[in-house]
Amino acid sequence: MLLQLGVAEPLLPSIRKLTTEDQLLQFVDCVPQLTSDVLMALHDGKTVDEVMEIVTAPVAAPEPVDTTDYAAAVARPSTPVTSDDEALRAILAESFARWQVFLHPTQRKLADNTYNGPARISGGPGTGKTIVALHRALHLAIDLPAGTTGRPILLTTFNRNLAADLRTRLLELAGPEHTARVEIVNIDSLAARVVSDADDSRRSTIGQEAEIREWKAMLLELGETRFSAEFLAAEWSQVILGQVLGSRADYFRARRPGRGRQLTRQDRDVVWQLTERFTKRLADQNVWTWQQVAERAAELEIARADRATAASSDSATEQSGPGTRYRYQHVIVDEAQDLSPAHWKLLRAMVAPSVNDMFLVGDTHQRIYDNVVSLGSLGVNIRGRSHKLTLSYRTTRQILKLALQLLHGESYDNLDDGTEDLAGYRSLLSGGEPELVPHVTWDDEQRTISAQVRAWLGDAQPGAVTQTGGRIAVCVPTRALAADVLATLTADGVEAVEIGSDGPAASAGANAVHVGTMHRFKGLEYRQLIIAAASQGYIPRGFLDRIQDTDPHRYDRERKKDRSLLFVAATRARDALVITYHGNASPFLPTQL
Ligand SMILES: Nc1ncnc2c1ncn2[C@@H]1O[C@H](COP(=O)(O)OP(=O)(O)OP(=O)(O)O)[C@@H](O)[C@H]1O
Repeated sequence: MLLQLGVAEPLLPSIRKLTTEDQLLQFVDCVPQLTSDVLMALHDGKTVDEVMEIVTAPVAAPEPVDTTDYAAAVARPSTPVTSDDEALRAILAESFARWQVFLHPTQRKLADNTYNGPARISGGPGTGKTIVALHRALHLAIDLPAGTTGRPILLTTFNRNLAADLRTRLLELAGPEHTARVEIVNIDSLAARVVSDADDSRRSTIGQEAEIREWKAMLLELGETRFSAEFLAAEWSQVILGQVLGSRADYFRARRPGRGRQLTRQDRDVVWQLTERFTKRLADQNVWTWQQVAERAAELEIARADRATAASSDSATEQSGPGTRYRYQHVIVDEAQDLSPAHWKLLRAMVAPSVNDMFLVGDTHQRIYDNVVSLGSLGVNIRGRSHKLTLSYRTTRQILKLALQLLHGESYDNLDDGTEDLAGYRSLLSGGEPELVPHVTWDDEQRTISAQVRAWLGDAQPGAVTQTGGRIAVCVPTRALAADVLATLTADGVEAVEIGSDGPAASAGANAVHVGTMHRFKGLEYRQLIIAAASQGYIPRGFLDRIQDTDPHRYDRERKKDRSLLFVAATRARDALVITYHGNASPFLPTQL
């Protein structure tokens, strides 16, 4: 059976000797790829028939193979035979364009499937979710009827630099003609565009920090101490705006999943009045929050969807212009774990419920914002259409093992009232062990960081940078620490740039070292990465200790976010990961690596 599945015959005696998972993992590092894929899929619990269908059949040569016909061999999906770890790593490292041609059969199937409604792909970091989303966009673009104009496919993600990156990669994969059919925009810009298309009001938007400051100022003025600014901001955004509750009566009836602290009817009355006052306060200053923009956009699109539904049952009005049609035919979402309920309402209203309407990829273990959602209750029904990717193409097994330890003891949702885990998550790449380096002071630590970066830069390795990100990066918990590291590296003669909200400066050289706070590392990848100041007091943030007793639910939530931030940071590293700290180590880190 193994031979029929494509396992290389000379390996059979060695395969018979494998009795543990560790042995298997070592073995698959140095065998032909098809043999490795077959063994891993069987180990995953797939049946022989399934392995034949999803692993072997897609790469099987239809005709008998002429082993001297090299031209034909080049045209076939390749099965590189590697003699050692280095060679395998070199293949994966140097040909990052490989994914453009050789999707894993599992990835290919998910990208090209026909789904009878919204579909969701989960999977640990580096399993190719973004790659699958890009192939999905191409697949749907190819399937559009000839002569289609405009941009009927939406590809959206959480932040601006990731949207820019998706655009670059889709162009490489799909070419300008197909890319022209795809709208690529981050979710908040999309919401802002919908609102500015419809409204004349030109309010400016404020971020979360400014919002909390406003709440604090208002509570101080009112002498109100029953609720904290943070509690009210979260209640407003997650419950009132999140569920688009339009009246006090709706709020009285609302479920408040995940909000912890119980609220009596009287409490709710107070909270409602405070949020009304707050909304007015912002309006008077001619500002609003991103959450309000998303909510307004959702309202506008829901009204448009209603017009579209009415128009489709009345063919006379169907001709009456773009405002009576759904905005998109297909919606694809990357980083789905971080979208808010209002975002989902907006997206749901932008596409008619139909075959292949929505395709979502994301990993709830990487959620670093507050948005816990239940997609079913927001009209996005993914039940029966959820699939998981388990093979990491980015991270070595050694890094992956450490990353999984960081999540120990926490549980995660599946975006839909159920739970999710990373069972089966694995990597075929093997490399050095991650390092954990203690220091007494931040100054000492910076010296280590600079020395490590210079050692890496001095390596004679081929200089390829990763496709999304760069070669070397230093990731820190706060902007002040980032400024320190930038100054130290620059003083030591290293070209270093900060990762801003649009990513690293475009003018930076290919070998520039990227420095940024952990939030900026979402979706990026680096060959060598340092996570610095992984100390108690930074990860999790020190102020959490103060709310542990007074607001235990918020404490748990914030701590979980910080844990995910560290997980996201650790899984950006491809070949090498060094974690440094001063004082006491973060409690999320294992005591020994
Ligand atoms: N089939 C493949 N063959 C080779 N490389 C691949 C393949 N699929 C993905 N990759 C590579 O693996 C890396 C991770 O892929 P991608 O960014 O899509 O993962 P992801 O699941 O979205 O990760 P994250 O959740 O951490 O953002 C990328 O460098 C990508 O090019």
